[in-house]
Amino acid sequence: MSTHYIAGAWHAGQGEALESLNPVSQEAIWQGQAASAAQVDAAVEAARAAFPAWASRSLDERIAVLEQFAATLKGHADALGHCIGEETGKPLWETATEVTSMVNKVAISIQSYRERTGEKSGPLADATAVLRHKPHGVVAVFGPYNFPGHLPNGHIVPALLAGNCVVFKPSELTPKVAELTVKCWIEAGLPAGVLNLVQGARDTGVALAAHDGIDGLFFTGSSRTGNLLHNQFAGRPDKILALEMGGNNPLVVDQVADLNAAVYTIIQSAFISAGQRCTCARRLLVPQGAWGDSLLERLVEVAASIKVGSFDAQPAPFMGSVISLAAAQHLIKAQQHLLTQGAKPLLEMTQPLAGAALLTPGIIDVTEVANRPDEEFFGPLLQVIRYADFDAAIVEANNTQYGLAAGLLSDSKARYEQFWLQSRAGIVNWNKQLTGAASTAPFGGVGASGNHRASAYYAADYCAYPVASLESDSLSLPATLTPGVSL
Ligand SMILES: NC(=O)C1=CN([C@@H]2O[C@H](COP(=O)(O)OP(=O)(O)OC[C@H]3O[C@@H](n4cnc5c(N)ncnc54)[C@H](O)[C@@H]3O)[C@@H](O)[C@H]2O)C=CC1
Ligand SMILES: O=C(O)CCC(=O)N[C@@H](CCC(=O)O)C(=O)O
Repeated sequence: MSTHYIAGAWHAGQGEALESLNPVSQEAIWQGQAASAAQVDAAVEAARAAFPAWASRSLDERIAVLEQFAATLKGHADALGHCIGEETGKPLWETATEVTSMVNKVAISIQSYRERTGEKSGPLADATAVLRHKPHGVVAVFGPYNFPGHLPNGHIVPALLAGNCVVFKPSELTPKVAELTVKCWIEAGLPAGVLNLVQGARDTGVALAAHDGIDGLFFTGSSRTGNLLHNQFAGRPDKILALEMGGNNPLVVDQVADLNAAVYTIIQSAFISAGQRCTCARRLLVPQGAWGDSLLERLVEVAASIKVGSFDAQPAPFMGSVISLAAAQHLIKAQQHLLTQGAKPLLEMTQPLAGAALLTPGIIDVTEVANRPDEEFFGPLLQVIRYADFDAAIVEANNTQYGLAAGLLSDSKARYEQFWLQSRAGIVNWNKQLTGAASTAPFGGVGASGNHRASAYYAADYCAYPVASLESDSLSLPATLTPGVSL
């Protein structure tokens, strides 16, 4: 099967066998072979060869191709939404929003490119100072499985717009979505070699990341892999590395008037996408005492009624499956481990259908667990921590190596101001769910969540480098020569 798109043609893989499964039915929905190291070489070479022509096209010409891509995506929205659903397990109502985000990314990236990397000039005494931007060259894009369309697209669109050529290695768990996306680019008229697709797992990733022919790597994925890449890029200041990684995100609940609104916001924060968003609330900080008890009681009641099902089930579920049986089993094990360490099950996460990667929402109280692991459990498992006072809640919220998202539900503006000032995260929300960040804002974390190269609206910044020029259309002597020089 021809599954790699290199230099404008589809090729069969020469590496190990690869397949992706519907996580609920376990049916194979895509099969192929990974790209070999030689095919990764060919993809980088193709991108290198295409770069001069693509970079020298005018911005308007590149924009025209991108806008055609957005139109093509719209035309294939149903097929793409279906493909995301069957490959990731996400319900169709949610995959439709992912496709919309992909379409919208084009206009937002154009606006951001103009604003953040546009051209500026100002007069000097005898010259003009001009600021322009240039693309890096060939960049590798690594995608995660949780948003297999939208998140790689968030690197690819601004990278191409700036004039880079791309080698895209999607998650090995979502090759079909990547293939369909690349087909949309081809249909939109992207020239051969400008975007190349190499499918594969770790070995393909290692070969691409270590390739001397790339000028940069844009990564969205786990902190573990991001750290490996950061070590690998140490001592290579010539290559740009943008890392968007996970979090162990706190959501602090203060005593609020509208208990149901708090419960709804917690559910949207913790369980949307079956907990597989990097912005999901992992730790829920709840005040000790009767009000906190009643919040948890209501939360458990509502969470227990959440509909979980296959991506295309009717009526639509709120939560689909997690990405794979292995992921489901890892999450169940993590919950068991916390329970053996003294966590109390408020609502135990279960696997309702043997052999399917469906999980029900889990809520466990880990207040009494000594040495709580500061780990991201990427699924529908919410850990509750009870706090004595607001200062203690903020200390607990910051008690993590990560720093992606932090939220506060509170009727007090003064408390939000304190929370905003003292919390350490790239996203800090007040009375809003932690998930669903806007593409019109920068998106990135501090600590172990990123390397200070925010994506989304600020992706333009890592897709091009600034060139400052002093320019004059004729060469002339200055009115006054410097001392010690005579002509
Ligand atoms: N901050 C952000 O913007 C986001 C972060 N994430 C994070 O992504 C994770 C889930 O995605 P996953 O696909 O599991 O991440 P992952 O780290 O397992 O994989 C990401 C990509 O890296 C590749 N890869 C894996 N090992 C590699 C190696 N040694 N060398 C080179 N490439 C390698 C994979 O094949 C894949 O293409 C979660 O931790 C989540 O928090 C997900 C979405 C957004
Ligand atoms: O990248 C963007 O355009 C905006 C950021 C975004 O879409 N964030 C989503 C995805 C979170 C994840 O990556 O898992 C969100 O905050 O829900």
